[in-house]
Amino acid sequence: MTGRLPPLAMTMGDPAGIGPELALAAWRLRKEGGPPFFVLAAPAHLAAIAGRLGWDIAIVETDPAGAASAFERGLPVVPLEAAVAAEPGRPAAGNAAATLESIERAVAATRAGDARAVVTNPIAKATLYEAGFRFPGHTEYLGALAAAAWGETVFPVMMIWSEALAVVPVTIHVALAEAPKALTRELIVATARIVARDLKARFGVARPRLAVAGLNPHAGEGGAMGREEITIIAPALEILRAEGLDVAGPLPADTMFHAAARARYDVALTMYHDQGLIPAKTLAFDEGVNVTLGLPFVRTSPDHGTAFDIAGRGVANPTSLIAALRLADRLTR
Ligand SMILES: NC(=O)C1=CN([C@@H]2O[C@H](COP(=O)(O)OP(=O)(O)OC[C@H]3O[C@@H](n4cnc5c(N)ncnc54)[C@H](O)[C@@H]3O)[C@@H](O)[C@H]2O)C=CC1
Ligand SMILES: NCC(=O)COP(=O)(O)O
Repeated sequence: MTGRLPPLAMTMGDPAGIGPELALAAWRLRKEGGPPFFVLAAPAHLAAIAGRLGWDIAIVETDPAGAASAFERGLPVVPLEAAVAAEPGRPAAGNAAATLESIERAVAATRAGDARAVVTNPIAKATLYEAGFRFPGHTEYLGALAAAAWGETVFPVMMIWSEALAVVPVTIHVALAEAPKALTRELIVATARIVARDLKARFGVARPRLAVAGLNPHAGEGGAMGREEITIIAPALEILRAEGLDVAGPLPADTMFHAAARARYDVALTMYHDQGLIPAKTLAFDEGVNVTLGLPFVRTSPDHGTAFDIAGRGVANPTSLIAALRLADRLTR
């Protein structure tokens, strides 16, 4: 079945991070059932990383159309036009053009039908900002690329998914002090609609159960510890319930992630990034997958970042990247 489907398009991520060695490691572990993929990267850079680690891996330069047949011979690499000059653990803004080209071409390959889905390796946001990148992260950038390529309005939603827990941060890459200001009834409603739609359409959950966190301690304690639950979150949930969605909340965030609580919902919507990502990464750091909902294509990613502190040593755990490949495979069948 897999042989007849296009491969997955994997991005390079920050070339000074662990992305390149994880791509090599995922290929080495391909016999464990991972789907075929190609990497949009600099072949010489991947060959240098493989050599440094003493991994005997053929780097096969190819175009996306030739990647599936090349996969058994070696790691298929679609060369980038922008130059890459990277030393593991030393991020440089000079590699931003190649990092972004890799993402853009992965989306283009998916749009063209040469790839089934996009699997991204981690980028260092601060390094890209230094080079002038104006999107907070992949999630927002992929939304913009998709809107341009597909010619439709796109509302990208971040979900960190594992068998243990799925969480969606309603506000994403904003400073903690800005999150309450960014939180609106409309944002919660729009996010929940996308989550319910994609859990049904892509994950096959017939009637998704959404649990929505409050913002404040004890979900505001009736207004004594904050009023956003009363003025913003509860009214949003009323709108969603009137549309027939199964929505619980606003729930005190500190008691909604223990095992018995998790059994009562399919996904937790949290009001800010760390409210959801801390439990998600604590429960399943190695298996967690970052999935962007709301796109016209499937995008997955490991849940971790560039890990510059261990890059180039061959000790980075590829499990989350492999989980991202497997989930992209599952969601595109
Ligand atoms: N999807 C993406 O592109 C993401 C990118 N980032 C970026 O990554 C950069 C570094 O972020 P940090 O907060 O330091 O998080 P990080 O996930 O890169 O590292 C946190 C800790 O976990 C360890 N770690 C991470 N992945 C590992 C793996 N596969 N195997 C073994 N150990 C691993 C690291 O060595 C480090 O000690 C930031 O610039 C951030 O923007 C962070 C999260 C996601
Ligand atoms: N903490 C998750 C994260 O920052 C990933 O963001 P993105 O680059 O996938 O948008």
